[in-house]
Amino acid sequence: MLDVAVARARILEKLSPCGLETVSVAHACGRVLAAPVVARLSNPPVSVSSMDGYAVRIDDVQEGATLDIIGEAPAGHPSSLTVKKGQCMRLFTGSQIPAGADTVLIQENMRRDGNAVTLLSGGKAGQFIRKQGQDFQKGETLLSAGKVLTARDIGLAAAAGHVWLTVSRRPRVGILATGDEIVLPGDPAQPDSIVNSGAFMVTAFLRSIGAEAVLLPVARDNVESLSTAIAQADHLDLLVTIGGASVGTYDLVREAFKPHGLNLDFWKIAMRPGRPLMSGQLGKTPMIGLPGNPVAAMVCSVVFVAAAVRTLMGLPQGAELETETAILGADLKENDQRQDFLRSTLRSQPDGQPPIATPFASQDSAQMNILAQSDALIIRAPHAPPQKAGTLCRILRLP
Ligand SMILES: Nc1nc2c(c(=O)[nH]1)N[C@H]1C(S)=C(S)[C@@H](COP(=O)(O)OP(=O)(O)OC[C@H]3O[C@@H](n4cnc5c(N)ncnc54)[C@H](O)[C@@H]3O)O[C@H]1N2
Ligand code: MOO
Repeated sequence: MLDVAVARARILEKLSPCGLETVSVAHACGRVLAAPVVARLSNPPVSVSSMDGYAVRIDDVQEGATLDIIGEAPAGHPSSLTVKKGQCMRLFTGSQIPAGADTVLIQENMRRDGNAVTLLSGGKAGQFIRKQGQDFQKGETLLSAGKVLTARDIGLAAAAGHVWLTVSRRPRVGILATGDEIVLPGDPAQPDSIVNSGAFMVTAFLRSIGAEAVLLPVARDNVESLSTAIAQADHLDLLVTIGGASVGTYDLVREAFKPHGLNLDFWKIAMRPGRPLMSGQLGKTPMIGLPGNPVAAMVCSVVFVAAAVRTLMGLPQGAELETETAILGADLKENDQRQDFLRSTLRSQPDGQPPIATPFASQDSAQMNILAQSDALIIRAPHAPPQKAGTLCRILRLP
């Protein structure tokens, strides 16, 4: 059975980013930037006042001095007049600083009398002026390719004059659940029906990380139904199946996909939950076959499918998982040959100490309630010796 990191590397090495598209800046949040954002203008484009008040010359600033008001320049309405000795101009927050002026005095420190103001205090040269280009200059590179865009980045790109951004295309991922017992939530159910929680969960998760994830119709446990379902794969960047991966008589995914060009790279890995994981190519489309047990399907999605989706989005991923240190909250027995991913709660601790990770007593891979209550997976190496509560362990936080 394949090691988890080797399986991850084998999945990732066959994938390449699925292309670029141009989207409006308003719709680019969460997308992966594919070309640098270079400022098309400076911010602020001209020097502006940061307060409501008067533009003055510092040489005239002296408590008790009186200055003539030569005009008013609201924001967006610059004045062509020049402020000369003994003069000032009425300004507001965001107003362009008129020629001749080098300082702004706030109106609270002045007394207006018709067309003149008396200064009630002094001031510092250059105060309350936002200099041209103080935030950024035209031509400056503001955002680098490969960045996942935040709402703040959208604001920055918009401020820099960008209407459109080039981003990685969202990978189209089809999620195909299989099984005669599988029904949709709310469907008329037989006593032994199982609701398609696996596909709903995996679809929701992959959407949350940026994929265009599509829930495909459920395929039944026969070669005809599975073969029909495969027709969808042509339009996908990645096909994810759920169930039918194991060794039972009705676990038919491999058999049904073979005549349609399935090139299986591996099947079965040393992982719990997730042993019957499959990876390969269906014609030109990469395929990952998840185990039917929904907890195993989700854990494998977190460990493998998310990395595949991110690679398709142009975010390079390594073979190793990004884990954290935690303190074990319960004794653990010796592990067998499969790398274990134990559903656990996390309790944070004061003073920067690692959180305490306590595994649930039941680790059955069909228990959705425990999965939903879990904060993280404790990762145990194959053949790890028994481990005592209070010692350090590695965890992977659950999304
Ligand atoms: N003799 C062996 N039996 C099993 C082995 C094995 O190595 N030898 N492996 C076990 C492991 S580990 C897993 S995991 C499961 C995976 O089997 P399949 O991928 O073939 O999955 P199914 O048999 O189709 O279903 C398993 C289980 O999960 C339920 N299921 C399936 N799809 C969904 C879904 N979309 N949403 C919710 N639940 C789903 C299904 O009803 C079954 O109860 O095999 C073990 N057996
Ligand atoms: O993947 Mo299975 O759920 O290991 O039990």
